[in-house]
Amino acid sequence: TPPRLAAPIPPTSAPRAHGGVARAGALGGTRRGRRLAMAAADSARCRAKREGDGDGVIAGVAVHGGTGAEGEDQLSVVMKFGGSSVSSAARMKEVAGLIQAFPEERPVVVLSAMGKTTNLLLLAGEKAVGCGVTRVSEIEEWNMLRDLHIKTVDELGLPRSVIHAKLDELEQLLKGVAMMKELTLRSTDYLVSFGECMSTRVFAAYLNQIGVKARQCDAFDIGFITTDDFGNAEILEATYPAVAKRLHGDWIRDPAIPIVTGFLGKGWKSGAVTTLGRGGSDLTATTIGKALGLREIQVWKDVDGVLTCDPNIYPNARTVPYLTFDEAAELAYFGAQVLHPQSMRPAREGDIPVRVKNSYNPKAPGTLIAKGRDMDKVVLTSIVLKSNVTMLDIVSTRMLGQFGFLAKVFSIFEDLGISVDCVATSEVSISVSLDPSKIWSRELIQQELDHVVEELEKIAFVHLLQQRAIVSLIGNVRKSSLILEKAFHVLRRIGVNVQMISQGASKQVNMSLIVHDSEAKLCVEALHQAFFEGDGDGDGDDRLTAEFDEENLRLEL
Ligand SMILES: Nc1ncnc2c1ncn2[C@@H]1O[C@H](COP(=O)(O)OP(=O)(O)O)[C@@H](O)[C@H]1O
Ligand SMILES: N[C@@H](CC(=O)OP(=O)(O)O)C(=O)O
Repeated sequence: TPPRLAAPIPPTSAPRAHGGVARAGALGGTRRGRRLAMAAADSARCRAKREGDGDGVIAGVAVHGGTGAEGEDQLSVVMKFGGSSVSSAARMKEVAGLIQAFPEERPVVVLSAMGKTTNLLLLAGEKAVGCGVTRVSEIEEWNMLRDLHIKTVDELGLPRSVIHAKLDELEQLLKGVAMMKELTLRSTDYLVSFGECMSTRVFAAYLNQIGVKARQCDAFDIGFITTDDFGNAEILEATYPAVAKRLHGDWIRDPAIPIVTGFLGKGWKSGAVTTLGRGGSDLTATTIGKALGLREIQVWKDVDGVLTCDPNIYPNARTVPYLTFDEAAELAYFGAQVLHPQSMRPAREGDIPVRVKNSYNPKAPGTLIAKGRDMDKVVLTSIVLKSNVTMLDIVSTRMLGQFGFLAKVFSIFEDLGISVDCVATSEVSISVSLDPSKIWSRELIQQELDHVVEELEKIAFVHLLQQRAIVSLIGNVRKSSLILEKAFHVLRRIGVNVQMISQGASKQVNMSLIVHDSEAKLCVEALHQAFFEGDGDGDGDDRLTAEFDEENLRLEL
């Protein structure tokens, strides 16, 4: 029997029909635009109708197992498969099986590069800079990724011509880098784009071979328009109508499953290939979901959904069944690798539910991310750890009673293009944590830090504290005292001193505790046990979403 995707759906008050109408407005005033707008509005009406049908829908969220009321001329869901889901021929066959298991779906498929291809491309590029043209063919990472793609094509029974042109082009590019002895951000983006360009070509060819009509699409050719910030480009508004027009138009003209490259776009000024930041295929998926007003966005990973913490840090992590867009965004922003930090924005704006699923375990219900959920019993949702964080303590007595001091400090960060994560202030000092993880070169990080300290020292005393970690507690704002009380009880028990605290005042809560890197893993383990594993004695008395009540806490303390 095919795996069932539908999970129990949480109550939500989100009305769904108006989202489609708003999207329809965004599709523009041309005749074709109006037709697309009407199609989007129809789709919204279908969704509204399904909400009353009861099958797979509870209180306003459409899910699999619906009536299939959308017209045949509509693409219906996005299915995004990450690198781990398409890391080999066997995995690609499994993914093709998943697509075939839902013949009623008309998915847009988004793929990442196979396995660790992006990392291999980055390393190959770095080595090419220093190795000389004649030695490019000896670069280990280049050989690894070439062999992986050829082996995959062979094992899928495809002709090698599917991949040859791209591999040749890639080798030429590496030789070009070796000749120039430099790799700019722009050429790095072009280099890493080969990963997604190859995986989608291989997979589309395989689907066609097994009789599932598919069409390979390069995101930079179908309307993904971005800023020219190579390595971390932002998707521009014009992308939505352009992508909707292209994908919908192609589908109407000649229905075939689009297999779209994740992670990539086209810089609006340069016209060059850009990338959306590491893990950016999630963002590609949600952008397509919003552009077409689809019913659901599925992101298929190698874990059973969003978990209560990173399973690599603490293997007892549990699946979080439901999340709001805000919780998911906060979690991603504070370092949970499972979702791209920007990816929730289009889903939230389009009000399209996102389902995080495991391609290795499709029967697991996964995590459903939607606009609202019943927060009454929720205390803590997830613990996120961000390591290798730098803290700056900026002290100045001139701050006392002064205005404009904070502005001066932050304008220095702005001028140097440095992003600040957490902030805490007292009368005479500001503590901030900086996130260097988006910058790929280590040398640059140190240079940048030196520079920012130098600038800040012109107006204050500065202490640079490195090897710190942010432990973020994502949970229910209305239970913040309970969360803090319990968290500090745990941290005191294990003898950890918190060096800085920062708490947001938004709908959801993110309490960030800064500790020394060397203690961070221990903190996550102890906090996880206390919040998610019952009474903390590890006896398996698990309460999935840490739905403790105050009474319970009192007993424990
Ligand atoms: N809170 C979390 N929940 C789930 N996975 C997490 C979490 N934090 C970190 N991870 C890691 O994220 C990985 C999945 O994200 P990613 O590697 O980007 O997937 P993909 O490449 O399949 O898109 C998991 O294998 C897991 O190791
Ligand atoms: N391949 C890119 C983009 C991406 O989204 O990958 P994944 O889905 O495997 O995290 C990366 O490694 O960053």
